Amino acid sequence: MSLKLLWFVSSQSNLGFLHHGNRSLPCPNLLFQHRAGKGKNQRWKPHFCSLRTHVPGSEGLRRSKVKVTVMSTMAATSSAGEIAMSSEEKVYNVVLKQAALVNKQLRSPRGDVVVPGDLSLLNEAYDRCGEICAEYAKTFYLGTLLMTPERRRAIWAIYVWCRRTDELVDGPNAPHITPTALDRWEARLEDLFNGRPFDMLDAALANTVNKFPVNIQPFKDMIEGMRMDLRKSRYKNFDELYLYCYYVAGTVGLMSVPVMGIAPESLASTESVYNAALALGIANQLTNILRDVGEDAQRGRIYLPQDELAQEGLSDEDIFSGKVTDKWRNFMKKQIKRARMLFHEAEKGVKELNASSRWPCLNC
Ligand SMILES: CC(C)=CCC/C(C)=C/CC/C(C)=C/CC/C(C)=C/[C@@H]1[C@@H](COP(=O)(O)OP(=O)(O)O)[C@]1(C)CC/C=C(\C)CC/C=C(\C)CCC=C(C)C
Repeated sequence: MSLKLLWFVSSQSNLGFLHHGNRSLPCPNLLFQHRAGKGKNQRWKPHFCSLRTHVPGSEGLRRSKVKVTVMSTMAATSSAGEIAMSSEEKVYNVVLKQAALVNKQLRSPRGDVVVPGDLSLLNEAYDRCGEICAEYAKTFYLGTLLMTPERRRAIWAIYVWCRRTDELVDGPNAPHITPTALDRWEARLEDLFNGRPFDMLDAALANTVNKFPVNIQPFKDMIEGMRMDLRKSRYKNFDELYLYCYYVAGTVGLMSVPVMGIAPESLASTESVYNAALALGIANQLTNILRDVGEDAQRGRIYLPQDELAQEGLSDEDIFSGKVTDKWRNFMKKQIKRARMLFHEAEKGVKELNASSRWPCLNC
């Protein structure tokens, strides 16, 4: 995996940029254990736990009892004694559900593929997805050529849906996008999952989700991430940022694994592979955030955890000024360590994938 996290901090005006890479550290939050403030009714508890979790539906397929390391360092307990889940725990629950679903569908596969319209139209739709993919992400596209034709087409269809979703809030029409428009996009997503695609690109994805055990949840969650982007421009702490990163990028990993497939010889649990996929998405998004600090600031957005900025004595004004100071360097070093740690987590999962699917991940 060419995951080198080199960072160059210019001594001039810009805040620096980086490439991603691998270096292992114990866990993202171990680096950042402080929470901004304790709510009146909340008690924060250290939560470095390892759970043994039974995943329903996974019996007899892969190891069903898996050791789950909850990456969150803290869980909140309200005065009523209810445990408030951290974002990492919430997301991990999605991972467990996904993994159980994949295992269930592997045991009882869906019926024959329903081809919407005629076959040549469907082929055309997939080809168009490939073209779009090649246009937006050349290296990644070349990597997909190493996959089996069926898998490659499916990944293209997923890529195109993700790209279109991202364009809604990041593309030329972004200023006109409202929560209602996102609701309509979500309704359209549900339609395609129910075999009623709106256009040819949706038809390719409809065919993909029929062939592979892909669940709608990560797709819906990505749209939720776009909603979050519309209403939020600051993240109080890493917990909030983690959820955002899951929505917009961790979801990509969860969508892709059912298509890429786990190697038949792999002894890893399905959950651990999904966890690695999640880590790759989140690591990529954190890297993008660190790379784009200046660009985001120009749009009035700061995706960095506010409590961690404050701990280094940095304010929004420092970010907007774009000056590289020792405080900034210290802050960035910690953020980079966290991203590296997640890349390291992801790396472990790549070798568990079907052999032909490994290379494209290295180009992510
Ligand atoms: C086989 C394979 C590699 C599949 C993934 C392909 C895929 C479906 C990509 C979709 C990417 C996309 C368009 C997402 C929309 C939201 C978005 C823009 C997220 C950011 C991507 C960075 O893209 P880029 O820098 O080009 O974006 P901008 O120019 O800044 O708009 C993200 C950072 C998310 C990317 C997420 C991944 C690369 C995660 C991929 C994880 C896997 C494929 C799982 C691998 C499995 C294991 C076990 C490790």
